[in-house]
Amino acid sequence: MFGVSMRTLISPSLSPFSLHLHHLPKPSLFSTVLRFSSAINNNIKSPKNSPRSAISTVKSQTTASSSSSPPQSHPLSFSPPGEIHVVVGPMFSGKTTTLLRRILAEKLTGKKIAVIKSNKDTRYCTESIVTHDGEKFPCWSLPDLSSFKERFGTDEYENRLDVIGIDEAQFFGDLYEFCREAADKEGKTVIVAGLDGDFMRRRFGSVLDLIPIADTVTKLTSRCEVCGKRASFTMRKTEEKVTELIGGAEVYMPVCRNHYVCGQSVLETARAVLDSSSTKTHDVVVASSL
Ligand SMILES: Nc1ncnc2c1ncn2[C@@H]1O[C@H](COP(=O)(O)OP(=O)(O)O)[C@@H](O)[C@H]1O
Ligand SMILES: Cc1cn([C@H]2C[C@H](O)[C@@H](COP(=O)(O)O)O2)c(=O)[nH]c1=O
Ligand SMILES: [Zn+2]
Repeated sequence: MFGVSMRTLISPSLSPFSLHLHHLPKPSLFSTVLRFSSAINNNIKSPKNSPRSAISTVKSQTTASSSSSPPQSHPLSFSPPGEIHVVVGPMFSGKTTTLLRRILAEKLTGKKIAVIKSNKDTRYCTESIVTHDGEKFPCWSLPDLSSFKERFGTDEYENRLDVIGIDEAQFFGDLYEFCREAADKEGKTVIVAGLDGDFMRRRFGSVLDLIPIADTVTKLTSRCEVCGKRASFTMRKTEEKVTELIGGAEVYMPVCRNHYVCGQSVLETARAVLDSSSTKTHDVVVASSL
């Protein structure tokens, strides 16, 4: 990764709860529900006959019975909060390298981690995520994310897994649902790396849909292969027009805005010339066959 610039578009901020509650003149349904929920979670001791003591009782009954049967989740209790961190950028901007660094940092703090990549990407190795510099880390290579929990082991997933890394996120159709469920309901930290845009600078898969539900969003840049300036876009060097086309430096290159725009017009002109010359050739062939 070189010349990488990180721009955090959304940074962790104050809890919206504290902001909203501050302005509420009298207890609202929202603040009441919030108090109930935090009482459940914290098992706060309150005076008898208050709503809190009733909730404490519910909690302690649940806890008491948990020695013989699995704990029942209370309808108002929140799961431990998870997080979603999104890392985007053009090809060769260091997305996989960043994902790897963050995953290893989490592992060093004792967290249980797992990395998933799309099985569509068969470039270097199917069993590992591999950076363009050759760094590797073992991963689950899957067709979709919904099958992960079962493959990983439901008990292991629910009770022991802390952090999930997802590489080549643009290829997963169920990305949004998986990340929302994992962070909101299952308390997982999800680190997502993927292309924000394709070679035409169109949104790619559902990576951008994660922004409203993400805690942080980082856009990385590479270096323009033509002029060496900061590169935010990926240019396809070949004629193929399909959105999904697996490849590396033989097919794609990182470019700056200027060279993306120039390159597109150069490519369009070249295609127009090729098209017209093939039409002429075709005309000649037809004419000569008459
Ligand atoms: N053609 C290239 N242009 C730019 N960087 C390249 C190229 N080929 C290899 N690299 C290397 O790729 C590294 C980034 O790799 P990686 O983390 O896999 O990026 P990404 O996942 O964003 O594609 C850069 O630090 C650079 O050393
Ligand atoms: C721009 C673009 C890329 N792809 C493919 C090419 C690669 O296989 C991956 C991106 O890998 P990286 O880790 O970001 O280097 O996506 C594609 O299918 N379509 C595109 O437009
Ligand atoms: Zn350039």
